[in-house]
Amino acid sequence: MWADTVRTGTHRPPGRGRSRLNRLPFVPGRFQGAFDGDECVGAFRSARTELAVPGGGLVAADVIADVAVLPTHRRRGLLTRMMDRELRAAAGRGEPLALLIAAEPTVYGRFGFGPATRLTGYRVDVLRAGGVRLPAAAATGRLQLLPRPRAAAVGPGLYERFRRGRPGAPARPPQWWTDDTGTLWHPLRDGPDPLHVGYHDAAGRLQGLLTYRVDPRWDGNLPAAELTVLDLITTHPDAAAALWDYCLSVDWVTTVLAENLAPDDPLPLLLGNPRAARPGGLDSDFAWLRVLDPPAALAARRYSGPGRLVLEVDDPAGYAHGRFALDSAPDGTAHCSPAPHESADLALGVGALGSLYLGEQTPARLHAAGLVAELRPGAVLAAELLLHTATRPWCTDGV
Ligand SMILES: CC(=O)SCCNC(=O)CCNC(=O)[C@H](O)C(C)(C)COP(=O)(O)OP(=O)(O)OC[C@H]1O[C@@H](n2cnc3c(N)ncnc32)[C@H](O)[C@@H]1OP(=O)(O)O
Repeated sequence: MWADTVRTGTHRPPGRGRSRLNRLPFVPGRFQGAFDGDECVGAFRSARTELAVPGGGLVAADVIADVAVLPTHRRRGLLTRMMDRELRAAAGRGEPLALLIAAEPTVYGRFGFGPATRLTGYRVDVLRAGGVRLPAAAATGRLQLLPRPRAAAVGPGLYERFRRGRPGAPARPPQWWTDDTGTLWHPLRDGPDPLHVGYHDAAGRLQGLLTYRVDPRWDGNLPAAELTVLDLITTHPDAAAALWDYCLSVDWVTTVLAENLAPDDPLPLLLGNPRAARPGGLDSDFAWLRVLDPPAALAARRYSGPGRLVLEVDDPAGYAHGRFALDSAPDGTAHCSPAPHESADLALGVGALGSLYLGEQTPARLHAAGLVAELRPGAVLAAELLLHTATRPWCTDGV
């Protein structure tokens, strides 16, 4: 009944989407249903993940997914009640962050979430791309097609290494590699089985894993196949170059489509003709983040160097409300603690803190948008330098 409510509320057609919901492992305390008599009219689910944050640390986060209220029962406060309950429970469990993929951007700001990651996509015209610039070292590695069980065996270790360098990457539970349970965006769903290609460097270490499908289209008697990149995880630039080169070299393929890439993915810069990589896919905000415990969250990430910043956070729900002093050391590690008696450098809402936390937004940009107030002259620039991250966050999966 619960799964049917999610399905009806989110307009999902019957079929694999339904079976995914029906196969979700039940975790007590993580599923909510709203009932009108014996009818389930609202559904809400959460799970725990460990989210990668700047500097390579992992922070416990409450992932909220499969939220739906039936069209007959909307705008009566059911989501509000389920969300309030969930955030209270997450704070009680000691999870410093909550995370969700917002279907609509107008709904979740009121609950303290801010857009915190983006994804981007490209559609590459292979015939105009001029090939991929391959570093000499990339050619010393080895590409190998991997049967699915092998990809499922080596993928988790690679992904764990990868996400230490990619803020915003959630944990992938073991079943991610073997079936499509528990995640909205999954390479194994909707279509024939994909192929997997591993890239091993000269020392034999796995540095990249590509998952893709080819749709063998024809333009009359000319091949016009489209290769869709479903998942591309790399831990070294050579692996990325080698696997993009592979995609653009598969016979019959004239278009390569990659819809879920990090916003700073270097793909266009690898091509002889960068304009051959046109926008493809969503190019949108993706994961939204809510900070529940600022001292724990802010101390868990790294900073660009030594510094001190006092933040005045406005959180009407109370979890993150207050003034917090962040002190970072030369190695980028930090302490953060409540500082009610110190004068603040910046004032911001809890949603803006969520947007800053992983490095997707910058203090200067939020200041320009009126979402961060500068209370001490120069504090925006100081925060800009302190919070700078070399890598933009990317939430790889639809959690
Ligand atoms: C994390 C995820 O799972 S994302 C997927 C979420 N699910 C969907 O989008 C499926 C289709 N929509 C729905 O099921 C429902 O409309 C929901 C879950 C979005 C909202 O549920 P409701 O019970 O109607 O929300 P609720 O009554 O608590 O509304 C809370 C507030 O949000 C506002 N709100 C709710 N939905 C929307 C919306 N789609 N757009 C704009 N505002 C909205 C309400 O107007 C209300 O504002 P107010 O407090 O100023 O009066």
